[in-house]
Amino acid sequence: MAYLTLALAKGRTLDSTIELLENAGITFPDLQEESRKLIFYDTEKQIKLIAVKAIDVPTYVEKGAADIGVSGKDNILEAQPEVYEMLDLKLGKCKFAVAGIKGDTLEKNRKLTIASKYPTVAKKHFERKGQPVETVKLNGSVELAPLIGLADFIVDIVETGNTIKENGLEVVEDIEDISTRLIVNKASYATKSQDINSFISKLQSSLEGSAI
Ligand SMILES: Nc1ncnc2c1ncn2[C@@H]1O[C@H](COP(=O)(O)OP(=O)(O)OP(=O)(O)O)[C@@H](O)[C@H]1O
Ligand SMILES: O=P(O)(O)OC[C@H]1O[C@H](OP(=O)(O)OP(=O)(O)O)[C@H](O)[C@@H]1O
Repeated sequence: MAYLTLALAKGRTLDSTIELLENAGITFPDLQEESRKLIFYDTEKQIKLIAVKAIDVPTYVEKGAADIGVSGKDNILEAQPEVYEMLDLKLGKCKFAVAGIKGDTLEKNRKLTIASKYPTVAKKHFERKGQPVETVKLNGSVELAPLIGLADFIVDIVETGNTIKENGLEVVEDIEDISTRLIVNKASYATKSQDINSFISKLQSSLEGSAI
């Protein structure tokens, strides 16, 4: 069996994903959070782990640089990659929402400006409601935008709600729930389906085990 390459983000979902893999009998002995290494191996199970930025997981899997990836649904919805979404790992739970300054309402009679790290998600959400919008792409601290007049509202991830609350914002509508998903390169699934299916069933058992 050739090595399967797994793309994993070294961010907030790393620990819980590693725990899921370990419960599935997949371990990367030298993977420590503080390590600057980017490639790790489970030589027994013949899996190579590449440590990437969360936002890039869909790219690595779509381009075939990784056979499998663990990615937040947010980054999948934004990138719209040509991949198979095989499993909901039920980690990193949060939601996409529209938020604005407390008391502001989503006016219909003018073109709103929406700031987001996810402009494609934002555009699609408002287009579905028949309300095209202008978007401003930001890469973080998105909550600032309505406070300084850069945008009317934001589309962003909400987990606990603390960030919007501490900045005088409030959710005006939910968009959709987000969690971490297992995605697979389409060509890899055709050529390595036995190994990939074996990997997926190990994860499924690990998930069912954690559900108990
Ligand atoms: N509060 C949150 N903020 C951002 N992502 C969250 C949050 N809660 C859960 N997630 C999930 O965790 C995934 C990984 O987030 P992570 O923080 O590792 O990277 P990021 O915030 O997307 O980018 P960066 O590396 O710039 O921090 C996200 O894609 C999302 O699915
Ligand atoms: O509902 P909460 O629990 O407050 O979490 C939501 C916040 O977390 C994320 O920010 P992140 O920490 O990734 O920093 P960023 O703003 O630089 O993306 C997201 O962009 C929100 O700002």
